[in-house]
Amino acid sequence: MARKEAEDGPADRAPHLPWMRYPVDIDAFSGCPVPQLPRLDPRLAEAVQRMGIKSFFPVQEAAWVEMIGPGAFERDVCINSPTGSGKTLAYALPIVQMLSTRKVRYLRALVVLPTRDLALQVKEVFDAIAPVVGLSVGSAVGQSSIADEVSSLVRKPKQDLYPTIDEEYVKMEPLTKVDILVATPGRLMDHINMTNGFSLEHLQYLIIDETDRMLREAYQSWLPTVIKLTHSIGQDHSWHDTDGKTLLHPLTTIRRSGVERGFKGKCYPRLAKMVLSATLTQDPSKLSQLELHHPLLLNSGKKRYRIPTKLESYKLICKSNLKPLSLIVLLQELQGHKCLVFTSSVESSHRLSTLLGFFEDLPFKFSEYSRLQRESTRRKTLEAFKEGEIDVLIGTDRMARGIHIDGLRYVINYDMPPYVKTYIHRAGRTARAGESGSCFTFLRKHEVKTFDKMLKKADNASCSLHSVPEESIETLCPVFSSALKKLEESLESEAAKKSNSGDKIPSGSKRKRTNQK
Ligand SMILES: Nc1ncnc2c1ncn2[C@@H]1O[C@H](COP(=O)(O)OP(=O)(O)OP(=O)(O)O)[C@@H](O)[C@H]1O
Repeated sequence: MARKEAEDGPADRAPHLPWMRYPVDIDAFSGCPVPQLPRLDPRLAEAVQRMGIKSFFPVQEAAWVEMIGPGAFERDVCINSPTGSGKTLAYALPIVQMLSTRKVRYLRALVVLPTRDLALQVKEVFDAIAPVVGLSVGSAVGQSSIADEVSSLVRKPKQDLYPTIDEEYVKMEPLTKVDILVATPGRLMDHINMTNGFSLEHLQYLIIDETDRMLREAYQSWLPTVIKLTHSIGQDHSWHDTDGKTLLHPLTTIRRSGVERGFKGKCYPRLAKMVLSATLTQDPSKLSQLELHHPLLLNSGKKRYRIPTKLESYKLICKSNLKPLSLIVLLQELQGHKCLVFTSSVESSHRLSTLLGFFEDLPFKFSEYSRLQRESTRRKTLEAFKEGEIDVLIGTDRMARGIHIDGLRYVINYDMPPYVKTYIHRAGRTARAGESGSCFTFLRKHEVKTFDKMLKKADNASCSLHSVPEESIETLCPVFSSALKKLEESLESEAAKKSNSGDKIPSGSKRKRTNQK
């Protein structure tokens, strides 16, 4: 329990950092119809409407006011707002509008996210709005080979083509092909370290989505590296004419002319930052890594965490040996809707999906989704789930962050989430964008108290008891014993194959796991 407190922090204690104690209340905004958002570029308004959006959500209006409205992005912005509340557009729209008047193409906005799936999802949002104002969006996520990625991000310097060209000109020549880059930390570092012409010198905006997760892992020190590369200490923005008179370099971007306080009178262009999460950390030591400039917190609700308004939470109490059967009965009950099942580990997901595979005639299609699978397998599985070809996806917390799947009605915690944050992100895959959804959590008797206490840390987290009919469980019992036997045999044979081949990927994950009912 002490560890849990360390991870989550006491829910109701006032934050240590004074600026976190006086947030802007996102709930004070009601959201507004697209045409009424002040100063929104008409081309962007049209693009947003083409996305099917009629009104902006409160978090989007609040962020707009701070970035484009009177706030003018003078302070770095931190957003703590529930899952599915529309945080992506809350940053994408102002960033695109702010860059829409740029004259020369430089990499000016960087969005960093923890996983490739999430980054590609965010890129889709930028792709829907940025081109209408002439901006180009790139991704550095490792979806394609590094060579393909490099050629999509930077041009070859003209000097490579015309060796006699003036060196001064070459230095000034912008090589980037993109204005906005959506990246995962690993690939970002690859480009920083190895890609000729890839530069963060002109970066004006840094967006860190899923911030608490991003700060938990160092990811090859990407954050200090980015901050260091964008500080202009020692960087000479000036040019000198033949008489030695100082001129401004004609192609230098003045990022933001704000002078950072406490910088001993030196003025350097400020990199404006925005950080977001549904469970934003309040830990000063973690937040200090961001070097935020007079940060302003935009927060939803009174408590530190909030569960989406239309999410219903249920708990199912059952003995561990009957858990697979209760799950099958529950899935039969929920049949006809997409459902995500979360387990505590990849091994547990693999075990569960293998076991379900030995039950014949299940009335739903299911599949495993695990980081141990090949990337291509995972992508196909997720696509099939999105398309409705698979009803149930079984996986781990890798699926819990940020992923949006249209029409996902149900989330099941097959294993109890260890922290309230984990619950929020798992459950938050449903009840998104104002839709309804339910989250079921399987508990053993002794876990109930801990679970109830954990949920109390979040706003709007009442949880009812749900039970599945015992007769339905009993009818499955005869198949269960033979399925368990087959499971043990299957796992043993996989382990034997693995030790023979020294293969780290379980052979089961290479097989097609989808039952073809
Ligand atoms: N103004 C809007 N009107 C209708 N739908 C919207 C609006 N803004 C965003 N959406 C939709 O809401 C869904 C959730 O948005 P988004 O993924 O940005 O949420 P989020 O707050 O980032 O969630 P998470 O914390 O889980 O990452 C998306 O499908 C998006 O298209």
